[in-house]
Amino acid sequence: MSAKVAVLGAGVMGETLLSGLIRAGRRPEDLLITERREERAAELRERYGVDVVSNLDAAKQADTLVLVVKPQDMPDLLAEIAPAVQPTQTVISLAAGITTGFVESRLPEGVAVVRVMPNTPALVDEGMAAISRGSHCDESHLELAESLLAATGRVIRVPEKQQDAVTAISGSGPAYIFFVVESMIEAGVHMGLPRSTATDLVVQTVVGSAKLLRETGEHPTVLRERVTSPGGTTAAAVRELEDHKVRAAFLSAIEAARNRSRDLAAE
Ligand SMILES: NC(=O)C1=CN([C@@H]2O[C@H](COP(=O)(O)OP(=O)(O)OC[C@H]3O[C@@H](n4cnc5c(N)ncnc54)[C@H](OP(=O)(O)O)[C@@H]3O)[C@@H](O)[C@H]2O)C=CC1
Ligand SMILES: O=C(O)[C@@H]1CCC=N1
Repeated sequence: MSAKVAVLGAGVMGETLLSGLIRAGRRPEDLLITERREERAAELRERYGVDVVSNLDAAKQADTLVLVVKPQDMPDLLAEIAPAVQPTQTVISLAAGITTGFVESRLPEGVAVVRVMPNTPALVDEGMAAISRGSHCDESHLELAESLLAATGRVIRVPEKQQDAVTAISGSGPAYIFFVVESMIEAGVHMGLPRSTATDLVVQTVVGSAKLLRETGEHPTVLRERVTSPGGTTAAAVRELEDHKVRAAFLSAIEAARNRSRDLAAE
């Protein structure tokens, strides 16, 4: 029998991971989920054919517990499952800002805890996840976390002290890209393009630019310079971006996300 994985908290990220595991061929009978709203539980049961159980039952039955509740809900969740958790189980936390030490201190001594920062492009198997070991982890626990996250995209290992910055870059990162996309579409509409035309133009431009970055491995500055004809349209636009301090705004925004991640465990 395959090892059982329980996803505790099936909101946006929990469902993203669950759907990815199923797409990657994991059998619904090897998965469990927990969800406190009955209506949502029924929806997930129907959509994925996976058993929805209580947190305590998930902790009793699964070999791997993946914690995907909000950071603010983590203390209550850990208090609920602690009586059932055994050192033979692996606990994987996806919560922003929650350290492995925070989780370890609320569970029985010796439990292996892995901290993961995923992102929502995992829904289309283009996720970026960074994983860090807790103090009771060995190679097998990291490999287990990697195998779960690799179902939905790329996985890298980082020292835990980098996780708040990772959260600010790749965890929250899709939101910054969508913000840019929204702004570009609005600009197109402002200039008289039909919204659907503006959307097609922007989405394909973002996908194409991302592929160009990934497939050429060129520095973004080089790629930007190739678009920027002397005295042309791009130069005029980039000058406006610099005048409006967009680069500085990104730095401040991403530092704010990093600082927020640091603060979350204290709430
Ligand atoms: N969204 C994202 O892009 C990313 C999120 N994360 C992390 O993932 C975690 C979840 O975020 P996200 O999915 O966005 O948030 P959601 O609010 O969508 O999901 C959290 C889910 O957990 C449920 N829940 C809360 N407490 C319990 C409990 N005690 N037992 C069972 N279920 C519970 C909530 O139910 P209810 O609706 O009833 O409150 C909700 O369905 C966070 O820690 C976040 O930091 C990490 C990377 C990216
Ligand atoms: O906004 C958040 O707190 C979560 C963590 C990273 C992305 N979403």
